[in-house]
Order: sequence, then C-alpha cells, then structure tokens
Amino acid sequence: MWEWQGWWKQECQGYVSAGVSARVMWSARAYYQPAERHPHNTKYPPSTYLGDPAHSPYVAAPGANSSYATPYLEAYNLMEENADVIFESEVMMSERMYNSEAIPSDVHQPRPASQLPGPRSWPMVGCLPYMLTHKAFDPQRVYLFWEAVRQEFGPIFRKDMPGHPYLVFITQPEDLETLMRSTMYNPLRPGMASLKRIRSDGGADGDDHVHDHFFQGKAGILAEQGQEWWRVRRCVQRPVTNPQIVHRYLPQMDDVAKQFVDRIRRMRDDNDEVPESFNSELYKWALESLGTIALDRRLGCLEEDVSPSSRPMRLIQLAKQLLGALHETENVKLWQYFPTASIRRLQEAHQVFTDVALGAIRDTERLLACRPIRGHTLSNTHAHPFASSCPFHQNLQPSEIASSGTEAPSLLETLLATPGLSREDVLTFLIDMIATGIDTTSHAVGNMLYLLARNPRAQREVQREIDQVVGSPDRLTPDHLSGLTYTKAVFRETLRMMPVNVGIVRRLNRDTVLGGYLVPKGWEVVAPTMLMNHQESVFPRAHEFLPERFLRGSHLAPRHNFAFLPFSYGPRMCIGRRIAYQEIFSLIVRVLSVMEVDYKYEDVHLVNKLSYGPSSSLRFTFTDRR
Ligand code: HEM
Repeated sequence: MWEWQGWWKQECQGYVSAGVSARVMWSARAYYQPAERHPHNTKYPPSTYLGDPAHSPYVAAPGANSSYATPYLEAYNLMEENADVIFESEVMMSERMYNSEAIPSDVHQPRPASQLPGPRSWPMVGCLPYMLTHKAFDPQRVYLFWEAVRQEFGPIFRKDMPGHPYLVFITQPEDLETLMRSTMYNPLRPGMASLKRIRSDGGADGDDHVHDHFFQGKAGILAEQGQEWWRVRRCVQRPVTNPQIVHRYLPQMDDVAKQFVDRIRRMRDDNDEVPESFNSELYKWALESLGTIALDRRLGCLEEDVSPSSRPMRLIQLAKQLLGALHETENVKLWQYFPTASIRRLQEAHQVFTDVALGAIRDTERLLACRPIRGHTLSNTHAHPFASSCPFHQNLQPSEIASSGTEAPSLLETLLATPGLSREDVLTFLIDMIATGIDTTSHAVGNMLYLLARNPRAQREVQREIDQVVGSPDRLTPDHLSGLTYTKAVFRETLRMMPVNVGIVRRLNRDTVLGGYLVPKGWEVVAPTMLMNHQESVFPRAHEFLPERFLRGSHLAPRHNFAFLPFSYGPRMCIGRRIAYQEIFSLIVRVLSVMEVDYKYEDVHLVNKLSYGPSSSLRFTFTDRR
C-alpha cells in the first residue's frame, strides 16, 4: 500500500507544482462547499467522503435544484475543463492519501454486497440464461435490457457474467460521484484487458510476436492501469489538453470542415440528399480532421478519387475492424482461458492496424526530419523551397502535405521531446488516439446533425447564433467557437440523449459504499450512460430534446453535478475532449452557416459496439440556406 502512496505522491507533487493547480483547487473548493464534517468521519476528510448521499457533507443552497450550492452549469464547466488537472497541492495530496481499508462500517452500517439485488445467477454461466431469454434482450441494444433490469431490481443491481469479476451497475448520480471520488487517485478502468493481452502479455497464444517487441510489454494509456498508465498519462496530458496547442490546429481543422462542405455539395443528389454512405463520409472527415493534429498533416481522405486501398482508407477500415474485434473480446472473455477465435481476430486486426498507423506516423516523422528550418512545422514545408528537393516529399500527394502556416513545434514533436516518453510510448499513444478518436467524433457529429434535423427550432437557433457570433469569416478563431453558447448546449444535449460512450467503468481499489451496500475492493462498477442520462428523476423532461437545460440558470438542469459526464471525470477522463470539441464545432459551424439539414427517414436509435453508433444510415438532406 505504501508503494502506491509513494508513487502518487511523487508524481503528483511534480505535476501540480504548476500554478494552475492552485487556481483550479481554489475554484473547485468554492464550488464544492463542505458544510461540516460528519461527526464520525474523522478519518476521511469531506473531500474523500464515501458515504450515503443523505449524509453527504456537501449541502445545497436553499432552493437550488442540484445537490450543490453552485448553479449547475458553472460547476459542470469547471469539472469538464479542469477536473483532470485537479491533482492538488502537496498538502491536499497527502491529506487525501487513502489506505485500502474499508470505510468504518459503524458510520453507515451498509448492507453486505451479498444482499445486492440482481438477476438470478448460476454457477459458471452467471446470469447469461436470464439475459438471453429476457424479452428486452437485444445484443445490439443492450441498454434496453439494462433498463428492464433496473425496473425490476432497482437503481443498483448486481449482474454476474462468466469470465468477468463481480459486476455492479449503478444508476444514481450520487453513487457515480462516490465511485469517481473513491477511485480518483488510482482510476483502474477495466474493459481493455484483451488489448493489454495482445500488446504486452504474450498475445493471443502466448507465442512471441513481432509486435511484442514494438510495445515492449507496455500497452499504452487505453489499456494500462496503475503506475504504468500514469507514467504515460502525466506526460501526454498537458500537450494534448493544452488549449494553446489544440487551438493551433484550428485553421487546419477549419480547412477540413470547409472541404467537407464542398464534398457534401458534390455528393448530394437532385433532391439535395446525400447517399447512404454518409456515415462512412463522416468517418473520413473524422480521420482527416484528427490527422491534422495527431499526424500533423492532411491525409487526403476527402479527395474525390481516394482509393479504397490507400493508407487513410485502410486505416479507417482497420480501425473499425479493431474496435469490432475488441467489442467481441471484451464481451465474452473466454480468451482468458484458451486462445479463442475472437482474440485471434483481434490480434490480426491489431497487427495490421498498427502497421498501417505506424507507417502513417513514420511518414510524418520523415517529413519532420527533412524539414529544413527548425521551428517550421511540417505543415508549412509544402510551401518551402527545400520541400521539393526532398525525395520523401516527392512521393507524397500534395493533398497529404498541408498548409497551416503555424511556426510552433507540432504535437508529435512536442511529445517526442517530452522527458519520460520513449518513441514507442509516443507512437502507441498516437495509435490509440487514432483508434479512439475516429468513431467517437463521427458518431457525435452525426447524432448532433440528426437531432438538429429533427428539431428545426433548435436548428434555427444554432444558425442564428452562428450568424451572429461567427458570421462568415475566412478563418475560424477560438473566440468564434467559445462564443457559441447555445450550440454548446445543443452538443451537450446531444451527448445526453445519444451518448457515444457506453458507460464509465471502474474497478474498486477499496471497499466502497454504493447505494447503501458495501461493495468490496476488486469488484467492477459500471455506470451505464444511457440509464444515467435518461432518468426523469434526474433530468426534468428527460425524453425531450431540450438544449436549454444546459444554459445558465435553467430550471431544466440536471439535479446533480455528476448526472452527466460524457467525457467522464477526474485524472482518467477523456484526454481527447478538447480536440473533439474543436473538430465537431468547426464542422457544425461550417455546415450550418450555409446549409439546412433535414432527415426524412425512420427514427435513428443507438446500437452498441465498443461505443454507441447510429442504427441506420444518416441520409440527410442538405439544402442551401438562402
Ligand atoms: C465526442 C467525442 C468523445 C467522447 C464522448 C469521449 C469520451 C470518452 C470517455 C467517456 C472516456 C473514458 C474515460 C474514463 O474511463 O474515465 C474516454 C477516454 C479516452 N478518450 Fe475519449 N471521447 C471522445 C473523443 C475522443 C477523441 C477525439 C480522442 C483522441 C484524440 C479520444 C481519446 C481518448 C483516450 C486516449 C482515452 C483513454 C484515456 C485514459 O485512459 O487515460 N477521445 N473518452
């Protein structure tokens, strides 16, 4: 136990010495105002309080609609913007160091986990028979089954699945807050164990593979836990979430968005309708847009004549295959006992994806290497006279070398120069960014367009705001995007109604009281997004699309600050969220400033793979605005 304390303390001290932490903590404390310590709670300070919400030391101001004294929106913004840098001062850190004992049971007298309600479980097969024979069970829409179980067993239930450790589902924001706080200093996220197996634990079959040498026993932040996760996360955290660095890529992302608008114009038919393949077009946009920052160059995905065998198209195909295979291996974990067909498929998809992604990254590295003047990024070498004499440049299409004109070091250069990160660490991180960053943003933007098409009033309001705040400039600036308050509310309401992330999952590293039960260390806890986001008791008029709920002072705001966490919370929250915001907002602004979107087909719902995606093709109609 002291080892954990040791490394967290050491790491966090270095990390938080920056002045920002003091500012963030100061503001965070202003938002989370402890009233007084619970009389029994001498061991755990209020900020690590793990108890029954009814005894929570955090109080709401009289009349407030959330459990906190501060208006919802301010508190939410603070959590989303800064939560990952709340590593706090040295004093706070040592004050909050926890040990792995259970919380004293005399505080709440929680019931034992053996009394947790849930579907009947059989030896070896758990509750599989119950699930497979349940009328609400649909493997494509597993959230319908979870909702049925919640209705039958209540807001917290246990679900035993073969190959999984004990699983507890929570659906109340108070419990999610407890979970996030309980796991704050060592956020173990299960769910990528098969990726870790093929990257670092001897592959599907325990044989020696070429890729094992590349990954050198390290699986990257998606799949790693504990010290190894933190070693990489603390180094990549700042460059990837630093607004200045992300903003630097806005001109390129804006170019990609404008090119996508041209592409929509070209692919529309006589009725202004886009083809069935529009979902794939969104994938191309997502890779092209992410490529500007992850690979510091344009890949050419949006060119007219891009070949299916080209590297970017293969990357998209392979990312889909990889995520599909991961979905299988994480659902049915028989590969833990013997090499199954699914883990072999995962290994194959992963190998090819890694090869292709590495090829793309190495192209970028070579372009950087033959860049003649230090301080000029790859992006502007196209315009540089030396570029044409570089043999490597000559082999690339002009569309692959782009045009930002920015002079600062690129993200890749910054990461490669970061002490503590090896070249393999950086490449693994970029591979993970590409694997996770394509389907999330493409689904989010597709869902947002869909909900706007279905809610013309909201669409008109977004357009009015874009006209007023942005106008039609040649270049989008960060100020343009940050001024889009209503559009941001629409984005959040989209992620509430049609989330991308299936759930927040943590393995408990100490016994924790959830919903009045003492859930033991080592158990896994799932907070399923669809169930959390659609509760009438938490979100007034939960089944209606009402972006207003995310505007300042709204009476429709969620009743608890942890009710809505699309990017999660704390040190393990989504590292790509600033990138996602910037990409998605650039596209929405460019599309809706010149077009209206409509959708004339059956309702779209979400289907689950590793993340949620739309159930059918998004055949929008894009009409030019007059
Ligand atoms: C709308 C878009 C997105 C949503 C809703 C989203 C949501 C999430 C969520 C909920 C997590 C899990 C956090 C946790 O376990 O606490 C996560 C992790 C992650 N996301 Fe995102 N994400 C999005 C876009 C992106 C993009 C564009 C990138 C890449 C640039 C990215 C990269 C990652 C990575 C690498 C992790 C793992 C972080 C870690 O374990 O330390 N995400 N994301």
